[in-house]
Amino acid sequence: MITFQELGLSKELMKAIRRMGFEQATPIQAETIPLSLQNKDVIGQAQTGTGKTAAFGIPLIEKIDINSDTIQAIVVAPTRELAIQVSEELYKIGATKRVRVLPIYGGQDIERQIRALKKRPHVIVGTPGRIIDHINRKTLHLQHVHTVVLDEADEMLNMGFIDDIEAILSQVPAERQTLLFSATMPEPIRRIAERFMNNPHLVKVKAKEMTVPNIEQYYLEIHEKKKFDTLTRLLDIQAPELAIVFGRTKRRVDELAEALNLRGYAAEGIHGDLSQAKRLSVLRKFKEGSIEILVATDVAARGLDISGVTHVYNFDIPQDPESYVHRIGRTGRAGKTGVAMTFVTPREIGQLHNIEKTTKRKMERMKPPTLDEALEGQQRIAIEKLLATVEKENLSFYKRAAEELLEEHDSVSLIAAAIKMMTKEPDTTPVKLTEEPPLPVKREKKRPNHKNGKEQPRHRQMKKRRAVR
Ligand SMILES: Nc1ncnc2c1ncn2[C@@H]1O[C@H](COP(=O)(O)OP(=O)(O)OP(=O)(O)O)[C@@H](O)[C@H]1O
Ligand SMILES: [Mg+2]
Repeated sequence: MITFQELGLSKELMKAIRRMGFEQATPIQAETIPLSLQNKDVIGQAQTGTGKTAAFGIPLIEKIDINSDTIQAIVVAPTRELAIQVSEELYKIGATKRVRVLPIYGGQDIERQIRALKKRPHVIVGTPGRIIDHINRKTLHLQHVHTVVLDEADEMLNMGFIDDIEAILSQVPAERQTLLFSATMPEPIRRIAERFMNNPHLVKVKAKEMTVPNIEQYYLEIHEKKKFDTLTRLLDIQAPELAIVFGRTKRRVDELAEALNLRGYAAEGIHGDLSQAKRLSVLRKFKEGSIEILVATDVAARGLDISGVTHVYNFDIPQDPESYVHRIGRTGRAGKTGVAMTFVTPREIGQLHNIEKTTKRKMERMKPPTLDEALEGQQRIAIEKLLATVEKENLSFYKRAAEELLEEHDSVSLIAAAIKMMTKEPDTTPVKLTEEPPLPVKREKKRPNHKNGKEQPRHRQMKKRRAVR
């Protein structure tokens, strides 16, 4: 274990890092921060939730010259939510140093961004499309940039952003430092990436498995029509604090969110067809806990760091192993534990094995729970609440009523009634979900339309491999 002190960081950064509650550097941070500080190009691959943001963020902020009013670093991320999150983390790292960090992303008023750009930020964090938009409008000048970071680089290249990335890089001086980070870095992508890097150091944190060990991984083999009842039973039994349910398409996400609400769960959906304001408000409500289930397409699979996500449910099996790794990585972050459940229909078993082969980790098989097990689960939750109330609440106001009741009724019946009233009995309200055929697994499939809620690449001759969602 290495402390940040040993990495030779400035006092200002040490103060900010301490304030963020970080004590020791994570392995990817310990390995890449020294290289980055020496201006080396780095491809950093480490498991989800292991602090890759600070791994590039700390040296990036350290190298900012606060006395210069130029944009010195730019971070590119595949989704708007991720761009916002990364800019918030960089802002925190640079807070004592007073580094100005600005997020720019699609769906936000461009005039407002132009005004913000005039306030001379030092660091820009953005999505590819919007960055190019500003370059074309001449509202963003990158000739003083010395550091470029591609967060979730493999995803941006998969999505066909290669030309956009090259267009952005062509605006940055050639003697820049380029950093690439992701939990997954498939070989072909790495080769493409090396094209715009200078002798990159490949830092791959040694781990037997691609996923973190603190995520328990299960799969359930079930028929399509049984999926929804199984999901609600699992929710009743497992009682997640916050859960993300991933669905295959946008329609699926909308229908699942509605169906969950019908059965009494606080759920909302997030996908690329929603307005940016709606996307942000759903995410905010989820972080605050006013909704407990976020139903999402893969738009929420990459990079998002939401504390309190204890469970991830793959209602539909992810289309490829990388997507699986990122989806389940929304839980079990920063050393916390998490649970991931993947639903597999009999014809998708091959895909499951393919995922296991890539991640080098077997998922444990779980039987779909019965209605009785769901009821038991809910009853257990009611009892836990009851006991917590006995321990924590002041009950003096209620004790008289309790004593009076006990004069007339036996205590067992009274407590049983109280538990029954508090137990959310499994709801079997019928719901309707449109059948969504499995997506093609083939990698180099062309897609006519790119509707997964991420940015739209400008050039369309790319190797897309995800279907419409
Ligand atoms: N050194 C540290 N000590 C404690 N917590 C840390 C440290 N570094 C990062 N964290 C916290 O760990 C969490 C995960 O970090 P981060 O989002 O950077 O992970 P990541 O590796 O980028 O994951 P993903 O692959 O999903 O994008 C964040 O909440 C972050 O604040
Ligand atoms: Mg990340």
